[in-house]
Amino acid sequence: MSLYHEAAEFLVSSSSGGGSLKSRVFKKKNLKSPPNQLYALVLESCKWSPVIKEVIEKSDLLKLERKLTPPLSLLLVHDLLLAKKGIALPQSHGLRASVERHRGRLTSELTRARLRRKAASIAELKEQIDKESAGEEANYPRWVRVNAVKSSLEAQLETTFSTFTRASSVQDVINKPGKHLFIDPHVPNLLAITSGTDLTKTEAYTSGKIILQDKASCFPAYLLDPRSEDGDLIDACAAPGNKTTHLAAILKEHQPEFETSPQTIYAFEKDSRRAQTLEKMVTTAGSKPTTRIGFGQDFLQVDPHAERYKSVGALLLDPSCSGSGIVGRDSMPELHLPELSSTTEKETAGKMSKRKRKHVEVEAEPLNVMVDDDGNETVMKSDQDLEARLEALSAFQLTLLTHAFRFPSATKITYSTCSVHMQENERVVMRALQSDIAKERNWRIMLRKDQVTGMKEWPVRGLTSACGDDGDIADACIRSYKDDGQGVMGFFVAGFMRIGARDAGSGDDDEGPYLRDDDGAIMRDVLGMPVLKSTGIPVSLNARDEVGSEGEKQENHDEEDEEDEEDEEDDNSSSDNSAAEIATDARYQQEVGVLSIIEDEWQGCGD
Ligand SMILES: C[S@@+](CC[C@H](N)C(=O)[O-])C[C@H]1O[C@@H](n2cnc3c(N)ncnc32)[C@H](O)[C@@H]1O
Repeated sequence: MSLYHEAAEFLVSSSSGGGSLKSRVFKKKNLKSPPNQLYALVLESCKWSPVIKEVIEKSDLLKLERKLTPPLSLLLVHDLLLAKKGIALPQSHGLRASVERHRGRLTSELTRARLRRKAASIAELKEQIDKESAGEEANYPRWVRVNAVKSSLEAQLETTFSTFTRASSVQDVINKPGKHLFIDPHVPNLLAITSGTDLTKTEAYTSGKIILQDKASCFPAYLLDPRSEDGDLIDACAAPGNKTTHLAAILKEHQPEFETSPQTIYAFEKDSRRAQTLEKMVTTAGSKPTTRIGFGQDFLQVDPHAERYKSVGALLLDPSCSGSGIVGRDSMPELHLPELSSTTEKETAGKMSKRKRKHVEVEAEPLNVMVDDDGNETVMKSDQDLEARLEALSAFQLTLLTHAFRFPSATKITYSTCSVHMQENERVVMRALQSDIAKERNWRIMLRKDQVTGMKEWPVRGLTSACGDDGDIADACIRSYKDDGQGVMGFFVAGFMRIGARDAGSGDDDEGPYLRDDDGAIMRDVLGMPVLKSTGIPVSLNARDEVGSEGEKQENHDEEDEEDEEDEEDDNSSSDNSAAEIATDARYQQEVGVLSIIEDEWQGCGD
């Protein structure tokens, strides 16, 4: 089957709803054409369909070429008139010939269609088309996090964004013509820039100085606020690594002047293929020295009491979820198919049913398909189906969260989803707080007053009704909705704290290397230096470069890494490698920008 026949199937089935085009193309088994090429062809043809429909109808192409169906004609004319390399079929191929022999007529009709739209050139027409077809993504800026491990906001404003005009609000960035930027008032080192700006080819992007990450997706690491006294960190569900690299950047910014024990971020990822992307991202972002990746490692199989994790003071938990908050998940421009005159329509329909049915068969689409953020599709035939799916996700999320509660030295946790369903959010929080392990270890919600400034000030909070009418817990929960005017994706995050807790049974060494007072706060001397448990004296005031060269330290850490990687390989020998195709994970693709072929279209949330 040719590229065009396969594309025609997707084109027609895309208009009948259910699942995103991206997940349908990349999940389809036994495709003959390269998925990237297929996806780009269907998406582009759909975007251009209002114009091409006019061109085909006015040139009478379907009357003159009775073998062509409307979807096939749309795809072929798109490639003839707009693709750089023209129609991707051999010159002698019948389909190609049936369109190419009308090149003159079709080209003149395209010029007329362009002039009717008052576009001076095809490039100008393309701009119009891109804007009209941007769907809900047109209402969002492109969020860019400056990676403090490799650069600074100031440096990026002077280089990558030097030609951007400062806007006074996110709404101005969205609405004003031209290239604008706005420095986010809540999350440090975050910028909103005009959407549609392709940064993927800039030096800053390719070298990891900037990371495309939705604002809401920056909340969990920022809320966790890891500091040197928190010891080691865990990112329990880490790929593709936006939050892991954000944690590393925050650690770098919080690094004290004086010498402290090096901190490690343990980043676990159950899916081995995604773990490889995680590694790439961590490497590009310059966070490799501080990060140890658990390739294919299920967080639930990690023993909280293992020696290696005894200094883990803070955990970030961002598990798989329904992905209902993702922007542009199902966005597919409206399809405009050329129409046949009524007599031709009947004839062609008859022919199609006999001859072409095997090519242009439209797959029966389920009523509604939920594509979660791991790319798994679940058919939803009723509200009960949706409720059952959410309940299953909620139970899995709760298990992960209560597992995180078990780490003996942990005093801070953030839990997040990109879902807007309370079942995956407030309900998980409430159940976690009521769990035996939470009570046993004195975990409580991180109240709004205890949160970092930007999160305290963020206006959109949890649902009181879903928190048993407890206003304080609802206020502690942080939410965002796609349509709340803040220009961010739908998201949820809550923090948990364990202050003043004593961990029965795990000895004195369960809360990191420093002495703590009765409230759990780290004890410091007059200069603010934390006092070490081991010596009873404050840590040394030696500047970092007086203690030994960074090179030496790095080398030691690397050796340790190698040993640990070997251990981890052993740990993971039984890991599950049968994960869904990376390319089918919508959120995942948005996060990493995997589809370089359609980078121009890439408007993902970057989460
Ligand atoms: C929502 S994504 C994480 C996104 C990531 N935090 C980021 O910001 O880039 C969830 C990830 O958790 C992984 N995952 C799911 N269950 C897991 C488990 N039990 N242990 C480790 N990873 C898990 C999934 O494979 C998926 O890659």
